[in-house]
Amino acid sequence: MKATHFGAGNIGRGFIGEILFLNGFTIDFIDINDEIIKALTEKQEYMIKKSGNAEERIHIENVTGINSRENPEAVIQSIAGADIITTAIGPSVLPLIAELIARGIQQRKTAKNQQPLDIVACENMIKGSSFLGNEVKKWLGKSDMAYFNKYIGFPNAAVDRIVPAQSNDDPLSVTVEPFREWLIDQTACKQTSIKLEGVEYVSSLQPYIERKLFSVNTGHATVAYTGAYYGCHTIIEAMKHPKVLRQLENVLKETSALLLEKWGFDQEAHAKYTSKVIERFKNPYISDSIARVARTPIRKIGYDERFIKPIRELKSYHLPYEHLLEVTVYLLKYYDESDSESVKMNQLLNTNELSKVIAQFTGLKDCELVEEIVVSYLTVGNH
Ligand SMILES: NC(=O)c1ccc[n+]([C@@H]2O[C@H](COP(=O)([O-])OP(=O)(O)OC[C@H]3O[C@@H](n4cnc5c(N)ncnc54)[C@H](O)[C@@H]3O)[C@@H](O)[C@H]2O)c1
Ligand SMILES: O=P(O)(O)OC[C@@H](O)[C@@H](O)[C@H](O)[C@H](O)CO
Repeated sequence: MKATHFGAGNIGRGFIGEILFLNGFTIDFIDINDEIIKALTEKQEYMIKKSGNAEERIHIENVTGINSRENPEAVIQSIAGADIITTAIGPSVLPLIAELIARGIQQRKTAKNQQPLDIVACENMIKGSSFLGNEVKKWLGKSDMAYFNKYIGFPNAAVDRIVPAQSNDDPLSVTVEPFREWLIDQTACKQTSIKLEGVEYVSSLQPYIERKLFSVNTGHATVAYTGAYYGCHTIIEAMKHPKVLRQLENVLKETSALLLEKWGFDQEAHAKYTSKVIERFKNPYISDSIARVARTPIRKIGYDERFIKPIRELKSYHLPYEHLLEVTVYLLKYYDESDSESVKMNQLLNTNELSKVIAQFTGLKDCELVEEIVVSYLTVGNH
């Protein structure tokens, strides 16, 4: 069995690679980072270190790398022979790999390959695989569509494991937290004979992806932006700051109220879920930077993302969202000169009418809500 995986970065090597390897797949990692690709091609193996109260090492083998910029034909061949395709490259990069995937699908069609193929986007994004599917379609012709619709699935997924930026001497080895959760929408799978051990197949993904995004990721981003506001540089440092911890607890109370109201999660089970999230952020054995968790703030303030979606839904349920609103302002005040989105956000905020820029970033048509953010922005001081 062979997997083609796009994105040999932190979660790609540190989680998706683990599950695919443990299920007996050989893996072609596709990336544009030459150092990683060269190392994968030469070594064909790497180490995952799970760091928690106990330490566990997993030796991953049967892997190789392909640089998609230098060798697109090899990527197309890999897709043509793959039993599963996965991605972990970041939502904004998905459109950039769509053409290669489309060409791989056309190759399968030309070869009369009748094996169904699922393409699973493992990104922090609602309906990431569906989005990728629509991008791939743009590169296909009318004559490809019958084959595409019959054999190619884009099941949505939610993946959860904290994998910080790595600073090991070996560019391939990766330190991860022990916790892992990977859910796939089984109703959209075309290849029903593949059931990955370590993956939970669910018949309705939306409640779970929202639970993950609005607990783990809203919470994580809360720690990062509030922590940055109070001068912290790492997640651990921020978690030790009483104001950051209180902010996290308050934000999780708000998103929990939404998740319970909207999806009917069991209150007790959900409280356990959020306590576990807080405990994971306190893991002293992994070192995560605020810069990584706060990265790409324009994406994170988007309409369907971790702050604006819960805020607008809480508003529609007449439930409180003041702490989410406050963190949204910390996000807007966040600045990292090495993050191009942060630089752009800062530039636009300083040179344009505030309400227009906020409406543009958030996609909000609700002028009242935009105004609330503006007022809060002007009220919260620069720290
Ligand atoms: N790290 C985590 O804790 C974590 C957990 C769950 C989900 N995610 C999600 O997984 C995705 C990847 O996150 P990450 O932390 O692994 O990021 P990362 O930066 O470590 O990895 C992304 C990889 O994609 C590669 N890439 C960029 N453009 C490419 C292209 N055009 N073609 C092929 N490869 C390309 C990069 O070189 C990099 O190796 C994001 O959507 C993130 O939200 C991350
Ligand atoms: O990957 P992002 O930029 O969407 O979010 C940063 C972190 O919150 C995220 O990577 C978490 O570590 C991960 O989602 C945990 O499962």
